[in-house]
Amino acid sequence: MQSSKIDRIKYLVEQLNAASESYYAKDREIMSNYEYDKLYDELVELEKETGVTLANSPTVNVGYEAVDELPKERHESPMLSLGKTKSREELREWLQGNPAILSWKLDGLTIVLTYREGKLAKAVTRGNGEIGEVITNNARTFKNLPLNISYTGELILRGEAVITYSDFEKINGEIADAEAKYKNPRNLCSGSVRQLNNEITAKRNVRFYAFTLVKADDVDFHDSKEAQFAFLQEQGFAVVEHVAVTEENILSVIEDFEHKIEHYDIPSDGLVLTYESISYGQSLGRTAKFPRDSIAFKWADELRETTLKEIEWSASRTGLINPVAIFEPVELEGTTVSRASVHNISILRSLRLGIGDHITVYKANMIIPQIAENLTGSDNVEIPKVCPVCGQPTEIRQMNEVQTLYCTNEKCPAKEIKAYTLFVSRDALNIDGLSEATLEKMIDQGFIHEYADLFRLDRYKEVITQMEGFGEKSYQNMIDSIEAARHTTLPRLIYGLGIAGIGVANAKVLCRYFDYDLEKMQSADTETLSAIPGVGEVLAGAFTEYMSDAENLEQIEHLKQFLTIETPKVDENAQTLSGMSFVVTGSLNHYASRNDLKEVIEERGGKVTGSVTGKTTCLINNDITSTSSKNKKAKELQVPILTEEDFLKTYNIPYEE
Ligand SMILES: NC(=O)c1ccc[n+]([C@@H]2O[C@H](COP(=O)([O-])OP(=O)(O)OC[C@H]3O[C@@H](n4cnc5c(N)ncnc54)[C@H](O)[C@@H]3O)[C@@H](O)[C@H]2O)c1
Ligand SMILES: [Zn+2]
Repeated sequence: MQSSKIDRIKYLVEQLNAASESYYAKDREIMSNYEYDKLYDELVELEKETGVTLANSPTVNVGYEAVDELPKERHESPMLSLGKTKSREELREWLQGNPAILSWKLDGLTIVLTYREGKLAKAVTRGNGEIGEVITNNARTFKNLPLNISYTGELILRGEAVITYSDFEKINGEIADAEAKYKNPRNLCSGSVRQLNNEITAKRNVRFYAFTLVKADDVDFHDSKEAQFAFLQEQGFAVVEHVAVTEENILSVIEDFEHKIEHYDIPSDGLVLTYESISYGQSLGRTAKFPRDSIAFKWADELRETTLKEIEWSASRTGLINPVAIFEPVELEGTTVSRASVHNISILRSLRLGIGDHITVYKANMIIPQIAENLTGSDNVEIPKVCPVCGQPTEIRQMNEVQTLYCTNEKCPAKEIKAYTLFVSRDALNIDGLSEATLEKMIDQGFIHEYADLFRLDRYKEVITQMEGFGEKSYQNMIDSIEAARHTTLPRLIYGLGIAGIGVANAKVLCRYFDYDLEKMQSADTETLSAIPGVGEVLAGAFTEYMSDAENLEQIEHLKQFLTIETPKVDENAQTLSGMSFVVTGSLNHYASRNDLKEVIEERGGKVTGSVTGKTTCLINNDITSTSSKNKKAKELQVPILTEEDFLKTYNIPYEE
């Protein structure tokens, strides 16, 4: 009995370590977090029962050893993982009457920063907890990191590098090579931070949120974690959003976080509770893997059992064909869900999916529907030998441990449809009323062979108005929208062409560099292009290749007959707020943090200060009836108090409703 348990232990250690290597070192996943945690818990139980813990067991090791070419460095003090619970009650009991701080557990890549003489001296990843990778130059490109601070002693702090969900959508959409696409913001962030070339990091909008101050020897924090946060903020760091809690209010604060997570743009995978008293926390010491001053809370996944109806194979512009599970609809965290991405062939196989199987589903981090377990495991899903869109042969490609399915047809219409979808999308030509499904129908009918055909759709008025889902009115709306799109800008056009790697940001950079002169741009050589800051060789290569293809050039020529390309008159970052001074307080809806809004104001020449004075232009606070000291002061001095939205409207700052 004991020996079979030891065999199981060995097996689990091997499986979990292989998963961790993919997860941490290769930014890819070969099993779901749910499955990982389940196997992990089984291992913990077996180790307890048998009294055997292998040296390489994940229960006593953190992360995974760095494997790539970045330089390594040993941490001064080991970086640990965190003990975890899913029970709110346990979290409350853990306080033992002590005050504490509850914050988001951010889901990115943990980094330690060292500042000396007021300058960023070093940035190192967590790595395996003892040895991390040195990524100082990459950290310098983080969007919100202060490179100079006023404190001149040695400051060491830890925090999480993250990419917001909205940036993730944008950036991942711009990665042309399907194999290089990322599954979630955590993977993208890890891949972006651990680059050899910081030009790439710079484009990924990585942000840093501090959560622990390790060292600032000559500052007296009065034994308070909260005071450390305040100090870090004064130095210009964004700190993780946190709330002071006691036994009395912790359950309701958890609920507040629970409501907020639905719309929170910063990825998180739970909460972290830390004692407010620094000395008390330290007095508790640590286990091999966990410090005792903090504990992590994972959202208990609301699991639902349902039946797998089919696997839909979803083809994309890049040739990738991904499995999507379609199941009997179930109610999860307040919404009805009926589909979940299975991500790739490896995960499909490890779940042993079969049509009619009983599966359990949940929302990972309360957001993304996922399959937790397959209770039947009939393993009868066939991997299509041909592309669902074009019928040409598919092929399974293997990268690291992950297998993915591709359409081999260069001219696959899936690629074509997606190309048009990009062309009409909001940041490109911005044509409403042309959904992917509509485009597909029109391509099927032979109305669209090239981009310019979109502007000639009125030739088919008769047929289109007869099409299912189309009436006179929706036809007219579409035509109006097409007409409006003829007035456009060069960055929109360049982005809309879908050149590998040229996203919204790069398109703008290129256009600005060439003074919005399309011809100049088209005749630029790779050398000139790659010398443009932020462009680099790969993009330069893709661009010149695209522009040297006769068919592409012809498409652009035809398009030009329909377009009026305007040169942007106003600089997007015109200094419209110069000379103005703002105070921001309370929580925000359109920005992840007050610091983000501060950046936007500063980009436009405005100032953000900490207190309301007679010079303050306005106080921005979503709770305008609040009786906080800032609100009182503003009323006293007759400084207007605006909600975030009123502020954005008043000062013409674009935002999404
Ligand atoms: N899918 C897979 O194959 C796979 C493989 C390995 C690990 N995992 C996942 O990773 C988890 C273990 O991960 P881990 O050990 O990297 O981290 P963890 O989940 O133990 O989290 C602890 C870390 O979170 C960071 N953190 C973020 N916000 C923080 C805050 N506000 N305060 C303090 N610390 C904060 C710190 O670096 C801390 O060390 C597993 O439970 C599993 O879900 C998945
Ligand atoms: Zn195909």
